[in-house]
Amino acid sequence: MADKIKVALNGYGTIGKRVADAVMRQDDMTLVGIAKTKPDYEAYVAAKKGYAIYAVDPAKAESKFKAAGLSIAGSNEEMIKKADIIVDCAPEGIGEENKKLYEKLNKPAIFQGGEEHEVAGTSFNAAANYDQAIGKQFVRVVSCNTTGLCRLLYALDKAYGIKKVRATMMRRGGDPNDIKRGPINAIVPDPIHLPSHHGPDVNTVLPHIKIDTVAVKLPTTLMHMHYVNMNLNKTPSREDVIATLKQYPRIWLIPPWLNIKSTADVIEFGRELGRPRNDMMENVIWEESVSVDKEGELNLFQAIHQESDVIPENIDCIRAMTGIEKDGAKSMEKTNKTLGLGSFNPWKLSL
Ligand SMILES: NC(=O)C1=CN([C@@H]2O[C@H](COP(=O)(O)OP(=O)(O)OC[C@H]3O[C@@H](n4cnc5c(N)ncnc54)[C@H](OP(=O)(O)O)[C@@H]3O)[C@@H](O)[C@H]2O)C=CC1
Ligand SMILES: O=C(OP(=O)(O)O)[C@H](O)COP(=O)(O)O
Repeated sequence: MADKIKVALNGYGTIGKRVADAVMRQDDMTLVGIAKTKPDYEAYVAAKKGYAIYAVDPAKAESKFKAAGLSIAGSNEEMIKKADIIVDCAPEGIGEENKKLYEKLNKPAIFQGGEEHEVAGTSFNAAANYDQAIGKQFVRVVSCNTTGLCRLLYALDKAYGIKKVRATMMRRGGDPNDIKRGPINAIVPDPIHLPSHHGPDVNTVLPHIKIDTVAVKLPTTLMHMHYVNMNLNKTPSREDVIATLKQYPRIWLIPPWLNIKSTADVIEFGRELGRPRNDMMENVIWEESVSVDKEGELNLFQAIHQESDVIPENIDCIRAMTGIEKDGAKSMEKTNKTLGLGSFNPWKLSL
């Protein structure tokens, strides 16, 4: 096998720590290290896992890491120099700042969905446009909700052609550890001015899809929920649609007998399956919710685990940008296998 791709994680929070663990599971990648601004429990776990820790601003951070008993391997600039590719998982907007460093050091980098499309110039979803990332210096993996939409819309458009999509994103207020976020006791139209960013973001990956999106924020931390309505060019039966979606390992169709009634049950199912951090990286569609009328109008509910659905997409994006795998289907197959993702068959899931 060719040399392993050296990956650096600039930012090691909700997304960064999951990408780092996923990189460690790939036989064609190695982890150079992770970068943070400060020591905390996430840095402690990184150190326990044997990940090299680099400091974002060593002049400020070095003494803090030292006082915590955590040794740092150098600055994040030194980490970046050692890497073949950087996955930027810094907070929203900071990726754009960090781009200057990647340009200065002439390194390729992946940005996350908190950055604007223009920061990278190419936006990515593995099933939908793997080829467009091949050889690029900068690519953005679209946001968690947009990833969930792209997976679904790509599959249905390919099978039946989509005339028009209307989707409502019921967004979690914050991640489980995010104590400063809300709402606590409200439903917030976010944004009030339509559309939400998700429709235009879908179009950065699937430009020909006609789509309107709205979003509200809710007092929950576990998952997002989508209500998706669309008009198809063909009029498949609901059984056809279910069979089509079941071909995609990153889309799960949950049968009624599992008695999964809410996002809370989905996450509890992840715990029962022994998923690391109870991550549910697949779109979770309620089979019962799938309906198609005689005019080809389709409706369904899907739940999206915001903390983890973009992780396999980041791994595929690394392969595409570095060109170590030019066949998107092969990359996805490898990523799915290493991360334990597969078409939903409850009797084949490992515990
Ligand atoms: N959370 C989610 O649900 C999702 C987030 N995204 C996107 O992923 C990106 C990261 O979000 P998330 O993981 O939630 O963010 P977090 O706040 O959880 O983590 C951010 C990480 O970046 C580090 N950091 C802070 N400043 C810098 C810097 N200047 N350079 C490098 N690293 C820095 C932080 O270190 P320290 O803690 O030491 O300060 C922390 O490790 C955003 O673009 C977000 O929009 C996409 C999909 C879902
Ligand atoms: O990518 C996400 O959501 P999004 O697809 O609604 O932008 C993540 O859940 C981060 O959202 P946040 O901007 O509420 O932290």
